[in-house]
Amino acid sequence: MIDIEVLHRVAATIAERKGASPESSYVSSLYAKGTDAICKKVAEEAAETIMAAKDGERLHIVREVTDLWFHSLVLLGHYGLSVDDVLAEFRRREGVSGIDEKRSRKG
Ligand SMILES: N=c1c2ncn([C@@H]3O[C@H](COP(=O)(O)OP(=O)(O)OP(=O)(O)O)[C@@H](O)[C@H]3O)c2ncn1[C@@H]1O[C@H](COP(=O)(O)O)[C@@H](O)[C@H]1O
Repeated sequence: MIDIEVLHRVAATIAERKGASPESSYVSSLYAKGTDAICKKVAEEAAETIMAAKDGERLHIVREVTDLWFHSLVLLGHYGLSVDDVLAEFRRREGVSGIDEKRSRKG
């Protein structure tokens, strides 16, 4: 299994890009464009993930999900949130059946 540390390293690089020049860094260029541009990229990558899933090509799916995760990391960074915030939420939900959780919301 590949270590999840790669997500932390990429997130750290993304955080460093806040002060960098938009001409030299894709992440900085997204930060410079702001919330709408970042959200648009997340939506685009989600749509591309769906199209890859419909193709059913494994490598295509992996590449599009990677693009989606990457742009989600940029979105988290934009709001000063971290990979650990998301991992903590996964941990909080661990073992809680989605069906039970949905039922509890309906009261
Ligand atoms: N993991 C990624 C990564 N994945 C995808 N991309 C870029 O995301 C961009 C958008 O992807 P698209 O498939 O939509 O490509 P596109 O159609 O050319 O993009 P647009 O013109 O629509 O923006 C492309 O330019 C990709 O190269 C990434 N850019 C950067 N990273 C990581 O972020 C770090 C910092 O990057 P920079 O800020 O560019 O230094 C890098 O060292 C990497 O670790």
